[in-house]
Amino acid sequence: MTLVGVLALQGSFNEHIAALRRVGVKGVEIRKPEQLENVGSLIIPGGESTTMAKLAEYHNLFPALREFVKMGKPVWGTCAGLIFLANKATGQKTGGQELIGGLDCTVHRNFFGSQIQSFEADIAAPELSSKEGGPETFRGVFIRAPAILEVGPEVQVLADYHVSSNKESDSNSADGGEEGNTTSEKRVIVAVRQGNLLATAFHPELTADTRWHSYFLKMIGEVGEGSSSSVVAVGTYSHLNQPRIDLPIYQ
Ligand SMILES: NC(=O)CC[C@H](N)C(=O)O
Repeated sequence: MTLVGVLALQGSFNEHIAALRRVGVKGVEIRKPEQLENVGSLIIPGGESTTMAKLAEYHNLFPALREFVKMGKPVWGTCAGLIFLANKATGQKTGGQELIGGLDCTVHRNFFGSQIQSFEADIAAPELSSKEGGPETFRGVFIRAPAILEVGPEVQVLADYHVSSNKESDSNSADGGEEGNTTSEKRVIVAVRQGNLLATAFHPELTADTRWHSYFLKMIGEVGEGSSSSVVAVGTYSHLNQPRIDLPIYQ
């Protein structure tokens, strides 16, 4: 059976392990550098990125995590995990936080604001639905969510989100930057792929829709080093046309 590592320092690692189980794959909790040798791919879950960074530092995980990314092993960062993978992050707490890096993008750590600005939205992701089937949109769960402001030439944008103009002016003032344009239309990026790296600003693991997990498993099959190429997403998506199951999903 294919093993996918799930960084289990803090945050929604149990929910990712449950989602992997739903697509027939075993998630392995990773807390120590040497445990990374047992897996060919890794999910870095959402959580509190500064706390996660401090715990990763305490367990001396950063050198091994950077090596894992550099070796071309598939890594998927969700929310705080996206921040970890970014080469550059803005909106950080005073003193900043250590990043793994590797993803050629600039991410705003709390672009959409604090916990009370958390939201859900139906997001279009043509690449996801063309690869995994199911509806053209997926339900994005954004919790104190980051957003990607800039990407490099190798980064493929998989999904973006239209920001209402007042949100943009808030995020600029939060940045201490110039006043936001209250009239301009703006879209921020919320899902990207760069070779062996996948990053999403939302939490698929908190929904019943396993297509992002299946998409990542296909990536493992395509690029994963030392991972089984027979990884195939299983199951159908007929249940997606059912009434949406209320969150949270802990199965
Ligand atoms: N749901 C999340 O992972 C939120 C992450 C949050 N923006 C942080 O940096 O801590």
